[in-house]
Amino acid sequence: MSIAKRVQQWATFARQWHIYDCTWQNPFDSAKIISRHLKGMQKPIYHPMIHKRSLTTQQLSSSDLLQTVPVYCVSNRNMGRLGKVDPSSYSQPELITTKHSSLEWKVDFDNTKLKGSVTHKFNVLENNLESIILDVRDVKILNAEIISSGSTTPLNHFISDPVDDIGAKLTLELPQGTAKGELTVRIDYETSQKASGLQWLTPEQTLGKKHPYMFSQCQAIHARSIIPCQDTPAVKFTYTATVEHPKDLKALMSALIEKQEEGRTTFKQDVPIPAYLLAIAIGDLVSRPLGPNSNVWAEEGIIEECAAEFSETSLMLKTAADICGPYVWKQYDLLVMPPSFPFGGMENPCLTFVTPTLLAGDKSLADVVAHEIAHSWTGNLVTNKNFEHFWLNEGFTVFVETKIVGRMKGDKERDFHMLRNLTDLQECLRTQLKDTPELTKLVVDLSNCGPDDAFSSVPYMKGSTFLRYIEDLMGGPEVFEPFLRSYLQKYSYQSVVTDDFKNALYDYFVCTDKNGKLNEIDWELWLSSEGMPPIIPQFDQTLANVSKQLALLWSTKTTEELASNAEVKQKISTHQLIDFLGKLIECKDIKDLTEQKIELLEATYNLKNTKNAEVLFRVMRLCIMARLMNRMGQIIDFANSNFRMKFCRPIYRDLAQWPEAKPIAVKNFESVKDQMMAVCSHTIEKDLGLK
Ligand SMILES: CC/C=C\C/C=C\C[C@@H](O)/C=C/C=C/C=C\[C@@H](O)CCCC(=O)O
Ligand SMILES: [Zn+2]
Repeated sequence: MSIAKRVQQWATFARQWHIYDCTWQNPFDSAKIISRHLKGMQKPIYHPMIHKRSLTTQQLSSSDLLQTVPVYCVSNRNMGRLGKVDPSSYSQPELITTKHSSLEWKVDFDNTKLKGSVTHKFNVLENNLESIILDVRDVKILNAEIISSGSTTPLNHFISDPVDDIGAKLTLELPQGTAKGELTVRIDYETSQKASGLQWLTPEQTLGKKHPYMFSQCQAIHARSIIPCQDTPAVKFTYTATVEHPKDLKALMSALIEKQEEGRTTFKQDVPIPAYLLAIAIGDLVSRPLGPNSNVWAEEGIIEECAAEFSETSLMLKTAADICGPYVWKQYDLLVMPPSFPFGGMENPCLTFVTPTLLAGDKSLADVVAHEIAHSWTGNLVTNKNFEHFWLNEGFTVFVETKIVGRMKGDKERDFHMLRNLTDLQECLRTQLKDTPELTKLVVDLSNCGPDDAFSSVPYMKGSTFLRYIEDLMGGPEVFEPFLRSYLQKYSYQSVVTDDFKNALYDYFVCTDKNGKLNEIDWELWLSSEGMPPIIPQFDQTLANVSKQLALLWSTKTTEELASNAEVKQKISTHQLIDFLGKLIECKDIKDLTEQKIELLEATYNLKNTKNAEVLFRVMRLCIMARLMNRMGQIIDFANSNFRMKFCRPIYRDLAQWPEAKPIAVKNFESVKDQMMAVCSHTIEKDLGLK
């Protein structure tokens, strides 16, 4: 059969079957790719995002006739789903896995780029693998080659058209007859100035104003903008890195420091990690000790404040190890980030990143550190295989975090922690997720949705509530914690899906479950129903009753009545204040919500000069609810004071619902969006209805 005829046949076949691939640089490759993906496929898969594209003459050099063959291309995410591993990654962990990556980077602050190479040591799982597929986003590939016994073989490579939320696919064509087993590939490349996983700050944007700063945030799928890699948590690898950077600056990574020379630092991470846990930060940083294997890092101007705020870190670490088992990462450091860091904390191994918005002055927000410490087991050792099962990372982590709180502050505080979480979940369902109920399920479908767009408090709060329900059902912490340790041990260094947890639970309890408690768990209900958790466990209500009562008073009484009410003046804790304000925001109808009432609220609870970002955030939302245009300056100042998405997204969403304020919010956003990380500006654009 002629070349042209074969290709034409494939193109027709592909169209009939709705199988499309952006990387049809060469029709023969497409034929091979299709044939591989068709293996074992039962029914055609249809993807609605079809773009029509004509192949260029250059791409079709093998036959003139092919110029007339129209090719429809879409992302190959459906093909990814064929492997049933990860809908957010092009890589094929069922065919090849990364074992170790060796990074060589030059940090170019002038051009805001990382330049250098990555050498991946792969394990090829089947003979005659035709190509290696890696995830990339905006990276420029300069060269790719196989390294074998000291000699190199260049690799033909090409990058597909990018798809908005998952980036592009890098194909490295392997020589014919590539055998299974170890394979080393070096890729020379550089990142783009718009790498979504990096943020570059000018000296003026830092606290010290003298030196630039750069940091990364790879979760969920931004590692691909920093390294061509298998950017899926289904794959775990160790890494080493050599980083060349300005000699006045300190470089830190999610790894142990091996060697520090002038302007050159080497790192080693011996525990296998998924790509989303790769992290780097470079800036004018200093440290203070927090314990025997723990330091806090920050810019000089806030370092003492940070050391005081996070002084309980060592105790939290010890408490977490009592609950979960030995700590394997050797070091636990904290890095207090610039205010543009988009999350409360990120569990980068050996070096948790935390937002400076935790610096409340009274340690009241340090439970985020307990959360990040808990990730050292739940998430970092036992990892969700893809982000559809993100609750296995976050639900377990909140569950352990509340246990740490319980051991350190008592069971009443532990249960109040859970109840506060439920207040926040209620808010999230009412606002952020109101139009996407499918994202309120515990296990979500990410085949047509980027993880950043699916992110919410559901996996955290619903997931931890589910675990607490199971713990209570099975007989409480005495019975459940030994199971938790056995689950963590069993799946350490591995990646899991929900069925792995379910199987582990049944295996562990099957012999002792005389009363058939396991059968009471309605898995379908918990995993696939929408909205609030279907069952709320019996939490101790002592501390929550106070905030509930205050919310009732402030929502139903007039300002005048409240001014003379003794009950509103009772002393409450910072957590009760936060919960009370959160509950007040959730009240449908707040009576007499005026400037006077808000001023009375501020005076009663001394809110005017609060340093606590959680408190200020809620007061700002009340000002928006009260439509106080004269507070707009303060609201915008708060929105610009940090770009932690937990705070700035709801503020922008609220402002978008207030017709007079929306143009002000949009104008402000346009003026500051370049100072935000891509994940933050991208989601706020959607919140404001600009996308
Ligand atoms: C069901 C959701 C599916 C996937 C989402 C996974 C990742 C999304 C991405 O946007 C990254 C999230 C990173 C989170 C890091 C830390 C959080 O624990 C912070 C929580 C919010 C805060 O406190 O600021
Ligand atoms: Zn977390």
